[in-house]
Amino acid sequence: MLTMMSQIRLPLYCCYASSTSISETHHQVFNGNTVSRQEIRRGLPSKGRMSSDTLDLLKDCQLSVKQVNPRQYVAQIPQISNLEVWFQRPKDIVRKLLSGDLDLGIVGLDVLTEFGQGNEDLIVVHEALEYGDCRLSIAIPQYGIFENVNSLEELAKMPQWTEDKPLRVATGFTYLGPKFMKDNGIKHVAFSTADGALEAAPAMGIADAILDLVSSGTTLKENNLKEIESGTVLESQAALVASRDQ
Ligand SMILES: Nc1ncnc2c1ncn2[C@@H]1O[C@H](COP(=O)(O)OP(=O)(O)OP(=O)(O)O)[C@@H](O)[C@H]1O
Ligand SMILES: O=P(O)(O)OC[C@H]1O[C@H](OP(=O)(O)OP(=O)(O)O)[C@H](O)[C@@H]1O
Repeated sequence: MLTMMSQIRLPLYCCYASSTSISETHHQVFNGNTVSRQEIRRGLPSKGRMSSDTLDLLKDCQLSVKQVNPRQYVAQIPQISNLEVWFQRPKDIVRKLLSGDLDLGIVGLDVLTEFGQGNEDLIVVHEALEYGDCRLSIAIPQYGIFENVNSLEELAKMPQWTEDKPLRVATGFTYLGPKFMKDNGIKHVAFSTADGALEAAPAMGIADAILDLVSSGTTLKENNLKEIESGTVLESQAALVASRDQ
């Protein structure tokens, strides 16, 4: 299980982050050797949906990130000495927290759970930063053999799925998808993966179902897909995560 410190509320986090200097030694492993550094490294999403909301949150905390230009991936927060900001893709923030190359990061709980895989070296300092809300859900077509299927149980009980012809699920969540099916005792499932626009997979005949992020539900609706009862794997929003000092 990831360690949670949910009792820490946002204003406290802002106060902590506003301290003017941080001077502990941090360690990372490089080529088998432990390397020490004095700076605290914070990873922020370099692009995508979370990026501007993350900068807005820091600005609300009176912490303005000084980035010379958008293609430069390192920045400073002038109010805090010894702090480096590194812009990275969310999944890479989690990987670098695990390796100790970052000390703090802001990512969605979905990415944290998928790539952190329950590692205890990841400490959730604040799990509800109140943006980036979405859920990871199974969705199936509204039509055809799925017309009267409205729950995970009904989906699992469909006679169509056999060892030779399993339920085909397209997802980018290749750790959480199989885990969820296994935890729910659902057999005869085969996963395929793609990087985006997964909602097209059932209509293209590539998959029977998808497991993807849903927020407003518009993308599912526009592609004639529906969520099902007990088909939500997790609820997500932006979280502040720390790497356990190694
Ligand atoms: N529809 C959505 N509504 C709200 N938040 C979302 C939505 N889709 C994704 N998110 C959140 O934003 C995060 C980043 O999503 P985004 O699609 O921008 O990723 P990305 O930076 O393009 O990542 P990738 O490396 O997969 O390309 C997700 O991990 C999730 O926490
Ligand atoms: O419920 P909604 O508000 O419609 O949002 C859901 C969509 O948002 C995300 O995709 P994104 O826009 O990041 O594009 P992608 O499919 O190319 O990753 C997600 O993967 C869904 O496709």
